[in-house]
Amino acid sequence: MILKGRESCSPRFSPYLLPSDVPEVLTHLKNHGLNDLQSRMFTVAKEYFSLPLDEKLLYPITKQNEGYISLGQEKLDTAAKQNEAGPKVLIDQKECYNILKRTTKDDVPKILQENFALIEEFRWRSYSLCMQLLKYLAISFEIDENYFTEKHDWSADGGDLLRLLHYPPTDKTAIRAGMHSDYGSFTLLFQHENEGGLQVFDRHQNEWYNVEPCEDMCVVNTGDMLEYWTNGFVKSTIHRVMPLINNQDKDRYSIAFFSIANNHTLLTPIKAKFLVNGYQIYQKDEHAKDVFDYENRKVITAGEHLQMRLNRTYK
Ligand SMILES: O=C(O)CCC(=O)C(=O)O
Ligand SMILES: [Fe+2]
Repeated sequence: MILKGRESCSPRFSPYLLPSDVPEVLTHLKNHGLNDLQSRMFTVAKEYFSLPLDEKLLYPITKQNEGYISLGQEKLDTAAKQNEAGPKVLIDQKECYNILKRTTKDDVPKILQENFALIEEFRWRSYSLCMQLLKYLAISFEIDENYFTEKHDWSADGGDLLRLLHYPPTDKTAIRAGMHSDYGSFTLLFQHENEGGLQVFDRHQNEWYNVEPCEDMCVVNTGDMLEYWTNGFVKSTIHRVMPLINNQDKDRYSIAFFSIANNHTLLTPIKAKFLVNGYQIYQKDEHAKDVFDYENRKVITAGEHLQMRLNRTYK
């Protein structure tokens, strides 16, 4: 089920697509089996975000990356600078609630507590779907099919994250979520019909394109960890959320699940035959130089990488 850029497809990886040129691996995933849970999750998220701000602030974001992130607290595009032509407000115009894999019913606000069985199921099913994708990816690279999934052990320490997002009405002087790549391996993005704004950077055409939201499909992004493991062969998806003319004055909701490798996992490249033939030299990408500009990249663990990215993101 890996296809390039704009194409959508059925949920199957094709190993034959991998050895060709895969600039970024973004695709829509259909028949993922989460549709019903997804719409119930959106109802809960809307109810949660409609709470008064002081109630939401009772569960502020922690060092472990759990809890409420208020409007203006996160700046995903850490390199963004103001310029004449661009948006004037560079801090993300969004609020989020982060739920970790360790988060229990006792850790969350009442409205989430009341729906925790649903949240737990959604979190687990999203994780399982990512594990399936990681298996397909390993098979595509002709390495042990459990190679990646073993690095995502649910019972080990790690940053896997379910995130509820709300973008309040804004205008074109602001950005909703700045340009960034995700920090983990695969990300699943669940979106609402008619609530567009997600854009992906096409490195070949050097342009942004809109990812149309389809309620029965989720968007799959590749994250930094896959870029490290494949030595830059699979690129992490550079994306952002912009106010669009037809919806900037409306609320936008989305839900993301980030699969993230266990803290102790080293991000050293895999030994796959495709990578030996021509991909052993990692090329830093122009649009990701802030993201990948780390010294001693090869000894970084997933936990260190995550912490570094989080430190840069929060104001
Ligand atoms: O809201 C979206 O569609 C994207 C959110 C996102 O990219 C993120 O939280 O990392
Ligand atoms: Fe993202």
